[in-house]
Amino acid sequence: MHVAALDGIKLNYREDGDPDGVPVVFSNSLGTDLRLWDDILPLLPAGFRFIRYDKRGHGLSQLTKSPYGMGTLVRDVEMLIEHLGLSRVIFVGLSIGGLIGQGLAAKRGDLVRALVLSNTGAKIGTREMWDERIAAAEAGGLEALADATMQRWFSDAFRGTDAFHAWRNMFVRQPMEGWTGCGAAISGSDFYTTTAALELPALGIAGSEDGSTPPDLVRETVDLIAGSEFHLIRGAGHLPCVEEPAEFARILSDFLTTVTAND
Ligand SMILES: O=C(O)CC1=CCC(=O)O1
Repeated sequence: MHVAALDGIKLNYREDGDPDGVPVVFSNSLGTDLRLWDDILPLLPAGFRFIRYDKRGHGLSQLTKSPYGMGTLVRDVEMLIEHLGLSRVIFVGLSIGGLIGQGLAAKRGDLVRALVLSNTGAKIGTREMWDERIAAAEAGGLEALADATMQRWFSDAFRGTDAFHAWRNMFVRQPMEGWTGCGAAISGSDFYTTTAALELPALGIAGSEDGSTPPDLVRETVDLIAGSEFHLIRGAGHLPCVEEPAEFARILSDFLTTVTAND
């Protein structure tokens, strides 16, 4: 575990893999921390440096006052990448992490050599939908949103497992203001135009049971990028790296190997 003291924010991050390898940066979804990637990292190939971080207001990173703008979340990871002296990272973003990846690739094409968009969209939901969820969280805390959120996050089968309870705990223990801050950032984001202008290798991953960012949204988003690939993981919800880590890791490993084949 490390803390990067950046301009206006202290971000918690963690490194795994080969310190001299090709950098791969992971960005988590709303209401999760960097443990999101625990099950897939041991399954990924050698020769890569894996960096994962907690967004502001999430995990062990600093909590700042809500609301946040998407530009702030993009700037945070841009500063982290620069702080680590990296360039041309492979960026893997899930849900809001995928929005952050699209924003970073549009702003700093020099920092992103390839993009993995898991369970995300060029735009996620509507402003009204996020305003309602933020109001419900402010009135009743994240517990008020937990059951509906878990329905969107996980398949019926996974919600019957013991592991499910740990993920529900992660969500309800998330600082409310970090969640509402990032929810506001999502509500104001629409990357259709800028993502359609990206020229880089891209991979989309969707879950057939995803109630937050359904497969059609993920496919439509990666289809904006010429030459992109799309994979559907059957039986998984919004977090296929949790529900189907072996399949997720296989798809991601193939992409990492292809992208770096000519290095
Ligand atoms: O709460 C949800 O539905 C899941 C979600 C939407 C954006 C994100 O990052 O997670």
